[in-house]
Amino acid sequence: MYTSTQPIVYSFQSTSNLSDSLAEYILKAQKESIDKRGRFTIAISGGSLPKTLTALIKKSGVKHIFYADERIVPLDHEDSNHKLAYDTLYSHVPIPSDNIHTIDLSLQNDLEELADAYEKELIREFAQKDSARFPVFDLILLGIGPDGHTASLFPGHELLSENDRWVAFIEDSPKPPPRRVTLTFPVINHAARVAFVATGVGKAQILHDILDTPEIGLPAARVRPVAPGQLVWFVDDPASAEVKLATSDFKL
Ligand SMILES: O=C1O[C@H](COP(=O)(O)O)[C@@H](O)[C@H](O)[C@H]1O
Repeated sequence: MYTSTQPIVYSFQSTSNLSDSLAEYILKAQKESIDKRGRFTIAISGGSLPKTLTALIKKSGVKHIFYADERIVPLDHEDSNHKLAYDTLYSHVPIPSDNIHTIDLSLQNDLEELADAYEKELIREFAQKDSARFPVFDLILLGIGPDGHTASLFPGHELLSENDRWVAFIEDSPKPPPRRVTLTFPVINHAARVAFVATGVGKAQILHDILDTPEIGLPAARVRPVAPGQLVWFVDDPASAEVKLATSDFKL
């Protein structure tokens, strides 16, 4: 069983304040990782999250980007998490394309093979430096859906109990598109830092359920990094309106 880490919740008046502080947080994590081991490896989500990364455009580029989850659609399709990140971030900052680790869509007819190939990509990034059972991302950025899902880990789905694979596939996602790949909980929970981002009043009720009643076991509430991993929430005031758990002032 994992040692749980209590989340730190930062709530901001505006999404632009949130975005600026998130950029500072990411760049500090990047500096610390590069100082320590010469590399920074991050996984990002899709949905509304990439829009909150725009403050990074003014700063230096981030390195080695994987996806916390990806939808099985062409990389230039409106539903692609890669396209969302490309449009909002990569098209504005110099990031070498070799550092952006997309899924291999030539394998899209066999999702098991596609997930295996993405897992091998992770093994290439992590295994030489780290013989641990699971990779240790320097930072994983997650969003939440109004049903409490995170990455492509949905409430009540069998993938919630996947304890072995690093990357899993799903062909019956309740949220379209149905075919996806996702990092699994053991990978997410071994990250050095996990930061959730949630904005807007539409996330208020589910944020309350996740943070104030984690025992319900919604997917996002199962994210509890193994010590000394850090769990941080970047939310705006409309999203945190129903949350009883104390929020903190943002500081690096
Ligand atoms: O389908 C997905 O949904 C979640 C949440 O998306 P949001 O638009 O409500 O922020 C997202 O984090 C995940 O990456 C995505 O594939």
